[in-house]
Amino acid sequence: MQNYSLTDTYLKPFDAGQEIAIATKDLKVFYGEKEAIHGVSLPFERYKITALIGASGSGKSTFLRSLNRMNDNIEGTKVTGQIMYRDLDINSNAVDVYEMRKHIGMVFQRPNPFAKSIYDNITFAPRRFGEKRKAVLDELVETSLKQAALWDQVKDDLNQSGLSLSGGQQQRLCIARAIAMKPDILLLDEPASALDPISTATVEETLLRLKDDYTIIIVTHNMQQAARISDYTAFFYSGTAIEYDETRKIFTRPKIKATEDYVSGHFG
Ligand SMILES: Nc1ncnc2c1ncn2[C@@H]1O[C@H](COP(=O)(O)OP(=O)(O)OP(=O)(O)O)[C@@H](O)[C@H]1O
Repeated sequence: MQNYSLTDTYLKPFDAGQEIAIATKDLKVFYGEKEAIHGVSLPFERYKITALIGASGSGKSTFLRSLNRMNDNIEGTKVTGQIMYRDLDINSNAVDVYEMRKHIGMVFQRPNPFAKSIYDNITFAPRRFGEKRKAVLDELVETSLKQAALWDQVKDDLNQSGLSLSGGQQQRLCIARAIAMKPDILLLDEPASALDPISTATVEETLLRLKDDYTIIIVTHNMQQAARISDYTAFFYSGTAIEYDETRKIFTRPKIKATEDYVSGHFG
């Protein structure tokens, strides 16, 4: 495989008028001695979908997981630099990570509903954070399932186990569970990679509708998916964000050779 320069980069500058939901500044992630992310500075515009693309091992998931401090759970991992969210550096030790994750939710690659009813999957976290009123919880279940485009299929039996749903429905349940906490930002790590094409299409439609209310950052290996649903794309190469631009530019006239080769299928 050809080696590309890590200094030959293009990161689209944002205008003063664009609202940034979250931004990293010189973010580095270390697994033990190994530096896996080399000082990435990226802003993410509010109410847009940004896709993170790049070959296996380029650091997309590591970067994504850092955004709501999921790497804290991996022993020996150190994250330096800043993650600015509402004028607060959420990478600081002073931040209450559980509170922060109410604002920045995550959906993983494999659908992972709890072995509980659909209703309990969605109300689990809100109840843990103290919400006990049945009417409020009922309303939350209905709106979250509607936003995740699952309500019509499950409304007649909310007591059935989340595990009894199809893979695509389970993933939409996980999205509903994440949005029940009313986060600002939704992080998704290859949410459709374990799904068939029809379920993938419904998840994509769901995400497109959700961006009216949420800022979405999604890791995907699927170039068509990135092109279909994202407004911006960041191309990762060897732990660095090499190019970051509007998706249509990344896919039609990227500025960097490594990006061009990757999106045209010449490497990775
Ligand atoms: N828990 C870990 N411990 C040690 N090294 C890790 C760990 N997780 C990831 N890495 C390393 O960090 C680098 C980036 O990995 P990461 O999983 O973020 O890449 P990726 O682009 O998301 O890959 P993929 O597309 O295969 O999921 C790789 O070299 C990987 O081996």
